[in-house]
Amino acid sequence: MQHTDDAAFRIATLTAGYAGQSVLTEISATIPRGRITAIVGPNGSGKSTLLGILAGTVTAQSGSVHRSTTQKPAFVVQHSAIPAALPMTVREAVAMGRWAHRGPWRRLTRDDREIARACLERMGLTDLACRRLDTLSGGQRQRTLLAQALAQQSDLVLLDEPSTGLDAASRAEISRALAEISATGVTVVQATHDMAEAEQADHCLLLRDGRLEAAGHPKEVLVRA
Ligand SMILES: Nc1ncnc2c1ncn2[C@@H]1O[C@H](COP(=O)(O)OP(=O)(O)OP(=O)(O)O)[C@@H](O)[C@H]1O
Repeated sequence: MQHTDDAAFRIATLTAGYAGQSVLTEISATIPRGRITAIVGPNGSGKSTLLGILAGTVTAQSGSVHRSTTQKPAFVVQHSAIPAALPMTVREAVAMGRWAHRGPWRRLTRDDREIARACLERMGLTDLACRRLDTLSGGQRQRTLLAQALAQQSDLVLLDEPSTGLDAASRAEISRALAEISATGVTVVQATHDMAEAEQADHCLLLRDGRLEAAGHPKEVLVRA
């Protein structure tokens, strides 16, 4: 049965890329369910592309990807990818997480609003709820994106470099939040350049030039990074 599988993903000889050009080459890897996995590697090694495969936004050219999580993944893109002047409040941005369940044109229910409120609180954003995104610090914006992902209540959360550009205090907050999410049984996968963050993960994949160079416990993998 699917939900007894201890792997969230089983990837076998995956080759993938863009417009006929391969970025990932013959990757075989397992991503554990209900744990935190860090994807590390130099710039351009294919971390975001692999996240795209897990999110379903990039398609395999060959090989296979088997996913045992059942819900639409919550994907936290790099916060620098969010337009700075988006005319939206923190509360509205977090409530958008419920669109995965309602669609953007349907009214949110009382339950949706309560879930969004709880996620704001969980990420320490209640006092900032009425602030526009373009008035936030990088750390506050990243917490907002994470709260939006939490509001989706997915069993799979994917994050592209959530700590990049943040100070030590904000990085620690994001790290604590990911540990909390994972403790509730959610599978968390993050691409990261932050070796301290990767060390905290349960599992680690090291990419180099689109190939999987090492996989396993961060202590064993990161010495090769
Ligand atoms: N949408 C795209 N179309 C075409 N090529 C792309 C696209 N996205 C990424 N690439 C290319 O794929 C390769 C791997 O990029 P990817 O973003 O997956 O690496 P990364 O390890 O996440 O890099 P970084 O650490 O710089 O974010 C790069 O050569 C990049 O130029």
